[in-house]
Amino acid sequence: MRWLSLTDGHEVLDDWVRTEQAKIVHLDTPLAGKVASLISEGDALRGAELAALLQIDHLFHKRFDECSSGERQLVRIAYALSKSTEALVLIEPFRHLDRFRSEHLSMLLRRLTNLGVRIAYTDRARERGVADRFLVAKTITSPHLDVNDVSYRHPLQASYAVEHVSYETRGPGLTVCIGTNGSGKSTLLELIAKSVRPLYGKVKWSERPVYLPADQEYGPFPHATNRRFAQLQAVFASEASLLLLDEPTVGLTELERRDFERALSEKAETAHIICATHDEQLIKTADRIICLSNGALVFDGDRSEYMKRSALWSHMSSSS
Ligand SMILES: Nc1ncnc2c1ncn2[C@@H]1O[C@H](COP(=O)(O)OP(=O)(O)OP(=O)(O)O)[C@@H](O)[C@H]1O
Repeated sequence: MRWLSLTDGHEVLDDWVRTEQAKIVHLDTPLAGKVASLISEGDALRGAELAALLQIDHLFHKRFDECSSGERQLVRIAYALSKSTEALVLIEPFRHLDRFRSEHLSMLLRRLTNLGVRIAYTDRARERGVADRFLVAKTITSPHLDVNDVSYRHPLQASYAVEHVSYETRGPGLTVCIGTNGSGKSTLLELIAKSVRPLYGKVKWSERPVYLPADQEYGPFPHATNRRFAQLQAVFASEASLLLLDEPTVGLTELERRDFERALSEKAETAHIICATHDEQLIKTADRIICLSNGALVFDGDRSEYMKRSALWSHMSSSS
């Protein structure tokens, strides 16, 4: 399994594709239909094994467009891998995945490599990139948010994506919202942004928040990244007192991420920011952590308390 750096532009990738006669898998095409039919379209047994390894068998009854960002990514990967090929390049396969799904994907790709499939992948998070600076505007108004016992079920779904969640703030700071793929993070941000109305409960804020949804556009090449960078720049330039950012660091290079963290901390001195993320580095900069599991809030407290209580987090940070 080989990581293809994009520092030298398309050349390295093109060379590898040519010499290995590899198929490029972009993972950005929207798929249509039921997850079960997509994954078993080719060899049904292979599809079932891939789904088990990627932990997506519980999505079989869903349509592709009813999945969360990470769930879609996993379905796309399973769909691509279910069509046997001898050599392939996966474009940004680890985006949107929680830590456990990422580990499973690495394991699966290693297994396929051992079986003789030649696999390469791109990963912008591993690229150094160029240092661009975000400009941060100060917020003057003070944030005021009350999320009171909200519950939401997506149309035609049997279970709640967010259930009995409350969250309150009266001051600036950075809250990082974590939880595995499908745990309800994006839905909670949509509820706070009032993009969707809760079935039960209420959201109140004093000033309309700035809401940046998760980026569904892919591709390792510069145009897509500049777009994300520009969106983040607009967020930092805003004077809103409440900012809702869904997976803001997806697709950023190392240097862009570093400056993003600096800008985030600076902005959090005057505004209240809620970031939904799988990016463990952001946990380190958070004042407050909230953790969702199956739509329920299972933790809400400050970072030091989270680090004390989360055996998994301490294990991960000591091993990294
Ligand atoms: N448009 C939709 N229609 C039906 N169900 C949906 C829809 N969007 C999300 N869901 C479901 O709601 C649940 C929560 O999804 P949500 O996108 O909030 O999770 P998430 O924590 O943001 O996941 P990820 O980390 O993958 O982005 C999941 O079970 C998901 O399958």
